[in-house]
Amino acid sequence: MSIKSENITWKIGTKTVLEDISFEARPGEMLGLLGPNGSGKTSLLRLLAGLKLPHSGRVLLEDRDIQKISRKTVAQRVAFVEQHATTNANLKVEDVVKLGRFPHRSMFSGWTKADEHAVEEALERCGMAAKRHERWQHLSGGEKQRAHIARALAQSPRELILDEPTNHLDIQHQISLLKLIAGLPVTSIIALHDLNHAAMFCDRIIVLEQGRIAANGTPAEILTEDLLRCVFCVRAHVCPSDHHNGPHIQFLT
Ligand SMILES: Nc1ncnc2c1ncn2[C@@H]1O[C@H](COP(=O)(O)OP(=O)(O)OP(=O)(O)O)[C@@H](O)[C@H]1O
Repeated sequence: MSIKSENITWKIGTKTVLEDISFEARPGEMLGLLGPNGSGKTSLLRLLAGLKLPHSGRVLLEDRDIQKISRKTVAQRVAFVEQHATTNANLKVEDVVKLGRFPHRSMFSGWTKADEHAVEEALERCGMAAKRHERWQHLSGGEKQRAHIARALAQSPRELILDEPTNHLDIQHQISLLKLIAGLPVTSIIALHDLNHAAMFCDRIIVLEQGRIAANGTPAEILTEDLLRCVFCVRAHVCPSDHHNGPHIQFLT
């Protein structure tokens, strides 16, 4: 087990946003989190990253309650890229990516070769090496998104949590990002809206509906015509893909 959600319930005021959520992300797998708008994906990811406290239940990181682990230790292994991540200061791209090394440094340690290597690799992997000296404010939305993901990779995480990371990206960068994440030796939990992308890249999928888990399984088990109709309110034809192991969804009018 890598990250586990154990009977999590989370409320805002009297509204129950997440109810009795239990699942586990296995080491090394890419776990897709799907669900209609407002179903609770972002809320769940923030709880998994330890940024919010559940009203009941708990998040376990390798069998330990995340709330009982120091923030620094959590930050050394869990990286979270939020949906609307921003960087206010007018930093250069490489300075933003270097921030990912912060949890690994102490007051006394200088900038090490390991830090340099992690930053270089992250910039390369996200296709941002050529933009390393650009000012943050001068980047396009998609480039900012890739720089944030590079910062998360520079953190050398074992668990990578991403909230709709393909927003703002053109199709080439959407595919290359998902391919990159699928190939990383990390456990990833990734909220996505594109169901065909989830089918192509995710090892398993969890579907949220009104704050509850509606389905949990492999893409082929989960992405059925019935589920698409009942949870997403769309008609679709689903068949095995000729090009990958998952299903292919064709939406019908
Ligand atoms: N700070 C808040 N105050 C009030 N309601 C909130 C707050 N944050 C989330 N909610 C509500 O909780 C529910 C779940 O929101 P959440 O953002 O987790 O959904 P989501 O599945 O990520 O949605 P989307 O696909 O639109 O990004 C929604 O009904 C939302 O209105």
